[in-house]
Amino acid sequence: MILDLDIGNTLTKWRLKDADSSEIRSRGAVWTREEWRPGSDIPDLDIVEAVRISSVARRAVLEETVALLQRQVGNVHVARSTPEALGVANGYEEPERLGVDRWLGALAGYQLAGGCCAVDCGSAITIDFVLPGGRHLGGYILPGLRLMKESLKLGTRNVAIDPDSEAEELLAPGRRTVEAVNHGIYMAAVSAINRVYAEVCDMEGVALPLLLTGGDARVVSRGLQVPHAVWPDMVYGGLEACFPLTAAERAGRMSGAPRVPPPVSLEKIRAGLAFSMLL
Ligand SMILES: Nc1ncnc2c1ncn2[C@@H]1O[C@H](COP(=O)(O)OP(=O)(O)OP(=O)(O)O)[C@@H](O)[C@H]1O
Ligand SMILES: CC(C)(CO)[C@@H](O)C(=O)NCCC(=O)O
Ligand SMILES: [K+]
Repeated sequence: MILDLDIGNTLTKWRLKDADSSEIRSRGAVWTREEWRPGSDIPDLDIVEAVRISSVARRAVLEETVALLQRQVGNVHVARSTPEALGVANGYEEPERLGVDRWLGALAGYQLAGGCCAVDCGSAITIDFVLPGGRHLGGYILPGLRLMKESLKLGTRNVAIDPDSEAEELLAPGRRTVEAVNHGIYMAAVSAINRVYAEVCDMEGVALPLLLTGGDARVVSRGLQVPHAVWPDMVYGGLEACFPLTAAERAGRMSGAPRVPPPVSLEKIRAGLAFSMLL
């Protein structure tokens, strides 16, 4: 089995992938911490032959995790943001400072769709751009839905946005505090993504495929007007592309990669942008 770890600031996601069949056997999420208990927090390491890690947590967390895993599994791969990988040129002035989850998402998106706009709706919402040809432009970081909510001290922090709500509902004016807050932050996230996507496509003169991942991807997806695909395993896809271990991975296939709908034309994107500026 291959253990893939996506260590975030708050949550650590893991999945077990069968090295022979390339099937995902199980997955889970636990709070990020310095000490893991294999067998309860993460799977029993006896069945694991290789580990791949993306981590944006504090350095100590990664060091402890790698030390623990290396004692029991020889084969541990830790992803890093680099100036160049898999045909993509990192757009950061200091490439190693780009969050590795963003870098892996951008690599996976590029591998799947050529140029892309890769959006991660997690604790933070990150929006990254890669042009056809592989130039990563950099991106945007804004607070995620939960963080936005927690920063408002209105006694509403424990009432989360129902991930099954319809977008029309979430975009309507709220008539109670909790509704006003939930609809406000939803509007903030969705309109920022719509606007940034249109602005950058306009600026660069190219309509890019749009990909979404992260804990809030599904609900955010419902509010986006432009064609896009949700890919829950996008960061894992970057790990597969950087450290291919199975036959399918070596052939360039990433687990759970969605069918990417063709983007609308640049003319339509520009018309939408011009319209929103008139308002
Ligand atoms: N059990 C949960 N705990 C916390 N957030 C959750 C949970 N389930 C869904 N979410 C939603 O997912 C979002 C976090 O998404 P995700 O798990 O992708 O975070 P992340 O960006 O990987 O976190 P990290 O900061 O740990 O990297 C939150 O805004 C929240 O609305
Ligand atoms: C923005 C987050 C927290 C999103 O997980 C992560 O990618 C990160 O810590 N990045 C480092 C800062 C940067 O990407 O510029
Ligand atoms: K993340």
